[in-house]
Amino acid sequence: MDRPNGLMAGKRGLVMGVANNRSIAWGIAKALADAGAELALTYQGDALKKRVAPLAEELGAFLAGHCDVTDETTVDAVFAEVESQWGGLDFVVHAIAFSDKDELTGRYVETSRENFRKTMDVSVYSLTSITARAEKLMTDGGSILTLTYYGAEKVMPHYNVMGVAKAALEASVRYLAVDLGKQAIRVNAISAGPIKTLAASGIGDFRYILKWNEYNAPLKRSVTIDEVGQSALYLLSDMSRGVTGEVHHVDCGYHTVGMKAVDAPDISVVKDS
Ligand SMILES: NC(=O)c1ccc[n+]([C@@H]2O[C@H](COP(=O)([O-])OP(=O)(O)OC[C@H]3O[C@@H](n4cnc5c(N)ncnc54)[C@H](O)[C@@H]3O)[C@@H](O)[C@H]2O)c1
Repeated sequence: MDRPNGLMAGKRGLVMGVANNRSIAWGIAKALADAGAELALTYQGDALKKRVAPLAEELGAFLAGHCDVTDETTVDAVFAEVESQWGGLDFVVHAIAFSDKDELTGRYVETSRENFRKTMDVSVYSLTSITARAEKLMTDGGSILTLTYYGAEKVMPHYNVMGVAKAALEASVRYLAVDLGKQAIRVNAISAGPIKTLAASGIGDFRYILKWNEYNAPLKRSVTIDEVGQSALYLLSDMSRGVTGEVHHVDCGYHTVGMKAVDAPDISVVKDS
């Protein structure tokens, strides 16, 4: 594959959260590989391995194994594999979240204890558990990046417990940035605008949310996984070496807007087909 700018030449990193070629993690992995990084990818279970293996091959990446973040033995195995292949690590992408889709609709107040725990475990604690392992391999500094959403800051329809989880994730970014700063390990987040992915399809009325963003974001469109990938490249490379604890919005500017644009049409909920 062509390596146009070599910004990441000599850097090795683990990308966690590719499910298919629509995943945000895939957009990030492509941008990193294009910039000359060596990559390792994880997958969640055999069903996704079938999709992730050819994608890894496309980028010349190796598969670091199955990872279910609720099973710490799988997380340990992935980091052991990375250590045995590379001996060290320069960056990690954490693009992992989960909540029961039955609770990503209707009222937040009806969130069950079980799904609250599961959502927090998979979508929030996993960043801390992965960072703790990455720290040991980042002997020469490093950069860790996670993915969040504006629903952490403002109430979004149906985002519910995932919004609460993303708020906790963004707070984790700040605490981890302080813990790891002395070792020149940086921890940041990209707050991406809505993108149609497997995870997003679980959110109620997602097409409506996407349309609303397209009509009302300053750039009058929604963001792509390739654009998130380019911004991730900045945060994972030495270009951002003075940046940590940051939540960077890559959302076509939607977070700056206070109300519906006067020229945006009034739209009603469009049901997913
Ligand atoms: N799509 C959007 O609109 C959007 C916007 C902002 C932020 N995000 C965030 O981006 C990240 C990536 O999501 P995506 O939209 O690319 O969807 P996706 O479905 O492509 O990726 C989600 C990934 O999470 C992984 N995952 C879920 N539970 C896991 C577990 N227990 N152990 C290990 N991995 C697990 C899945 O295997 C999958 O690879 C998520 O954190 C999501 O919240 C998405």
